[in-house]
Amino acid sequence: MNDPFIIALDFPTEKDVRALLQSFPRESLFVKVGMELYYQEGPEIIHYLKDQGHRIFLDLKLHDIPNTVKRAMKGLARFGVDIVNVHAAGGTRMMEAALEGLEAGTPSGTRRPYCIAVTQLTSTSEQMLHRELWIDRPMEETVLHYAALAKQSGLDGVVCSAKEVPLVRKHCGEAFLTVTPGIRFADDEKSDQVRVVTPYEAKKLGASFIVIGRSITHAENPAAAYERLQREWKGEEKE
Ligand SMILES: O=c1ccn([C@@H]2O[C@H](COP(=O)(O)O)[C@@H](O)[C@H]2O)c(=O)[nH]1
Repeated sequence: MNDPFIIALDFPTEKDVRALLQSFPRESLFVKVGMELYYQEGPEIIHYLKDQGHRIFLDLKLHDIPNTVKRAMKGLARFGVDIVNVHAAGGTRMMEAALEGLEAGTPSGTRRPYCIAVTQLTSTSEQMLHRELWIDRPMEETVLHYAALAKQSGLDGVVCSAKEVPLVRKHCGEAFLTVTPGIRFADDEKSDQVRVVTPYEAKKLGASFIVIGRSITHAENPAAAYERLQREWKGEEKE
């Protein structure tokens, strides 16, 4: 998995997805299917994207009792996607169950999807962490604690802000994946994101993958925005 860019296909219909992908006619992309698209289009959208040769992060963020997560993951494993995820807040028993389900459901002769855990959503601020969620530790410490739980459970990596990547890599190792949403070009609106980083900063901080949605999908020219992303990542353009 060399390509570090994951495009969030946050659309309601396959028709919208087709319209966006027309901007990238010759490219095999790494795309993310989240709740909006999956809940409306179902497994068909996964089959469609796979048939088109795209790699897929199925971002459903499972968070339930261990038995339910295990059985759900067993089903999802059959889709042959590249990455699935859970909320680390579900705890180690739930994360271990997720892996058991994936291993049981992965067809023989194929590789099981990577399983990663959301530490703290990139829309969560330090203030919200303390005042709303009643977590009294600093954000970085909290993210690291959840990452350590994910690693201890045998997961392959985490979702976090690129800001926390150096700490996670230091404690969980270089091979532990860091998948980082909250990516914005310097001149973009943050919108609902809080712990935001530019593509160039994310590269410098060592993110394994960056997840980028609206900065590409809502751009006037998505292909041009994607080229800008590639240039910034290479350091040819810093803002
Ligand atoms: O902590 C998280 C976990 C997941 N996401 C998802 O990533 C994309 C980001 O989209 P943008 O338009 O670039 O903000 C979106 O699908 C989220 O559900 C996240 O942002 N933060």
